[in-house]
Amino acid sequence: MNENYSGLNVVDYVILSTLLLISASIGVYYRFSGGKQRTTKEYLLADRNMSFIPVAFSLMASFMSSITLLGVSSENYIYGTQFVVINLAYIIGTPLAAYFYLPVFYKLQHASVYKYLELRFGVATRLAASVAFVTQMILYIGIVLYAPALALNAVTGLNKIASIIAVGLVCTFYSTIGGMKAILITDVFQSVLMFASVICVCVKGSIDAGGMNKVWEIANEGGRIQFTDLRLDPSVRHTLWTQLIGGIFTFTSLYAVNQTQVQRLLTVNSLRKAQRSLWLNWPILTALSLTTSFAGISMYSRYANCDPLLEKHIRSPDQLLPYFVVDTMGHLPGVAGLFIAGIFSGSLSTVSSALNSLAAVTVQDFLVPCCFKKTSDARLAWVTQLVALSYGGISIAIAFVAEYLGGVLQASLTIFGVVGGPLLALFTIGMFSTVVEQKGALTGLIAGLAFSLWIGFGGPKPPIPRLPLRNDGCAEFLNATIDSTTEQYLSTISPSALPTVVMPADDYFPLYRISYMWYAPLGFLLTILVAQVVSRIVRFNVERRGISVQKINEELLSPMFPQCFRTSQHLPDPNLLLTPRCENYEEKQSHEDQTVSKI
Ligand SMILES: O=C(O)CCCC[C@@H]1SC[C@@H]2NC(=O)N[C@@H]21
Repeated sequence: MNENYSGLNVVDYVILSTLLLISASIGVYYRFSGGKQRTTKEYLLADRNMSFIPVAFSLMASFMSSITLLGVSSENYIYGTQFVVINLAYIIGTPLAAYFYLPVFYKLQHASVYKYLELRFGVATRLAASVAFVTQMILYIGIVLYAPALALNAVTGLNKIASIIAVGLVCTFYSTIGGMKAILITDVFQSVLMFASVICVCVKGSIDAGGMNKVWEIANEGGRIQFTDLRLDPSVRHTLWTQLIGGIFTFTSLYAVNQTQVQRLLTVNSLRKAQRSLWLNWPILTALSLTTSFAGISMYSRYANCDPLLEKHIRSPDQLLPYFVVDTMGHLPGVAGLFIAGIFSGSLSTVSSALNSLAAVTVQDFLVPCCFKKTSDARLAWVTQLVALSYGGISIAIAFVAEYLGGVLQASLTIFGVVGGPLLALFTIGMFSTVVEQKGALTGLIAGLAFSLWIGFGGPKPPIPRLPLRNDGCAEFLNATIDSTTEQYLSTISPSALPTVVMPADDYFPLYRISYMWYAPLGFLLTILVAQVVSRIVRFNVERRGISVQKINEELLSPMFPQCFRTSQHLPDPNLLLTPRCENYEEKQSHEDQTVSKI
């Protein structure tokens, strides 16, 4: 540890306060400009007149948080670069989201994606899916708030409780008062800070190592450079297959059918612009992911012979990035502050987006149907803000109980996979099957969720084999004398948190050995299988009794679902109300103004 580093100083705190102040001010600005957040259309969908560029940034920032910055850098350091291949899956997933799923939601134009499920599979399925989404997002934002607070506290001394409360309160404040417009604009500004903080690490790491080539060379010598592990063994944590196949399911569940992202895509006024946002999201997301991965191997190039985990200077891999910053740049005034601002930005952008989408789902799926059917839109906008505020409080509370996490990256991808796989399956069978009906869909969802929750959170799980770490070069590398301030930070450090094998891998229950990257595909497949089987049984019984089969509105099917697979019985159902086909918001504005309760 840098012996000149004596904790955060005034400049660092000024930089951090500036970030929080600017974010809060953007919220205040949107509170008092435009329509002043008096309608649900403005509050949840930014009046549907956003440009596709901030939406693209926001798509990236909503699911790339401090977890990516801390977790992806340490992933590359500890396990190597195989993880990076997931970004290739994301480019395959982009057209799937843009052309297979998005057109259906775009036609529907409802603030909650789960309205689709009600139209296709009934109210019970809609509610079950909404509950799964709310649970998934609350757990996720708990990690997003807690993880950076823990890592930064251990390394920089930043107060854990203060950072959870500061980030939690500020994003609750600006998302509650400024609505979707404030969230989209702050996301752009916060994305820039996220880039700035990892670029600093890459530049410093490369300069110290003697160039980017040297970083690569050292990482290669340490066995960190690996992109094509072709093993088919499903228990291997990251292979080309887990990253490509698992990555496609993860991306599609997040970007094609997740409320947070679909809601963003509805803030532009045409389907074409929404598709453009999705395409632009990919290079932004990949650039941040690759830069963060390179930051990971840059750190490795510094500690290849003297690892701070082995030396017990830090106790978890997620602390590597802040440790590197403090160690190499801690003496430069403001650098730690700028870095923490980048990490906080990752949390602010994700939590604010999540709060708004949770409010949308809660109001549209639960409160409107039960208690606010006849409420005016202005009042509903007010209720939605109260709900967003409440979720802010809940997320801060969850952050305090998110003690047991494991690696933050794997923890959040596990949550995404376990809930996202079955939810993606539900939308997929809705849009690409004319066979599945209500009972089958609901049973499939419950079975898929139960199965993936079981394999995802059941245990014991075998320890994860990691690449070798070395500390034989510490004598010449580190000053063994730790000054008193540093000692204060290290006093809580326990023995290495890295896993040790407690029993042979084969002795673990086979399903618990499966790589977490397979949870989404497995949950997806099981949901579809159960839904198909149950629906066919139901259908058989119904037809046997001479009752006609329920018809499906063609507008609920994906435009990419080939006509030849649509059976002739499934003709448009005039009883199901959908907004008219429209590419342009203006064309349908008058219609929507009359259907206040739909958004
Ligand atoms: O950052 C988060 O809040 C959650 C983790 C998201 C990880 C995904 S994996 C593909 C993409 N590339 C990254 O580097 N991170 C995201």
